[in-house]
Amino acid sequence: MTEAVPLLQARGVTKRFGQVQALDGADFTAYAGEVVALIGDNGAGKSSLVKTLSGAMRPDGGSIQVDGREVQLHSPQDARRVGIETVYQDLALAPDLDAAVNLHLGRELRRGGLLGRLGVLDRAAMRRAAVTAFAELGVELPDVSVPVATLSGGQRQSVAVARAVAFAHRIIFMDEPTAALGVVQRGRVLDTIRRVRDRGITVVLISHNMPEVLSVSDRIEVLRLGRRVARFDAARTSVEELVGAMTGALEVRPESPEAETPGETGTGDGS
Ligand SMILES: Nc1ncnc2c1ncn2[C@@H]1O[C@H](COP(=O)(O)OP(=O)(O)OP(=O)(O)O)[C@@H](O)[C@H]1O
Repeated sequence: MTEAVPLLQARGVTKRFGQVQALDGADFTAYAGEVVALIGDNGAGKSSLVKTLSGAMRPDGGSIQVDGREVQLHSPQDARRVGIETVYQDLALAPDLDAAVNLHLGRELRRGGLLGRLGVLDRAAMRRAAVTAFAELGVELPDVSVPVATLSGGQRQSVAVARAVAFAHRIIFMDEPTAALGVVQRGRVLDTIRRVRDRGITVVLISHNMPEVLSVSDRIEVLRLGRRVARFDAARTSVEELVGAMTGALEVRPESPEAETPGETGTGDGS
């Protein structure tokens, strides 16, 4: 993995809010076709980094590269253009609209001819496309034509994930996608994440749930006090080690092979 050009790379990203240095030279790397978890204690800078990488927030400094080329992400549209989508915890779904229409929000299918030019939607085509899209991701819904407000939390989250998949062609950021979900629903969303990865789309997962992180991720990157402090191969680490890196309790050896900023520390991640 070390030789591969990262799909997405952040180097030395800084962001200050008044007295708070939210990002203090943060690095981040995501490779094609992996689930990479971004973890850290409360206030470590995860959301700030994700907002920066998804074009929702301008950093004060640092650089972002896609396929090894520097990009400027001034807006979520800029991020979308290079294939980056984000699923936020506060789902951006329209509760009164059905799952099929929600899946197509922002790129609705219209009827042919004059009706289409008048803005009449092709609901039947959207439903057919939605049934296919949900089936491909293993999302089980009772009916794609009922308002999403009537669905369970897990089903709504799965609709949000499916929507991001429909837009994203390269990377999806998921900020706490299973927060507030029950065990069964949580498992379904994790299955969906695996299927997204199996379609070749990189998933960046932000989660506080360490067993979940270990079960679904290929790699894990740890932020502390606005900096990346460690990287792990999920198959070769443990909850204790992750918590140690997050809190600073764990002594991590200097990250030598992949050190991108002086002073960064890391651990045997094998990447
Ligand atoms: N808009 C803002 N205005 C002021 N301070 C902010 C803002 N956004 C973030 N911060 C501060 O920046 C620091 C990093 O916050 P951030 O939300 O990025 O961390 P996080 O790792 O996502 O935390 P959590 O896990 O609690 O969501 C925190 O101290 C936070 O209070």
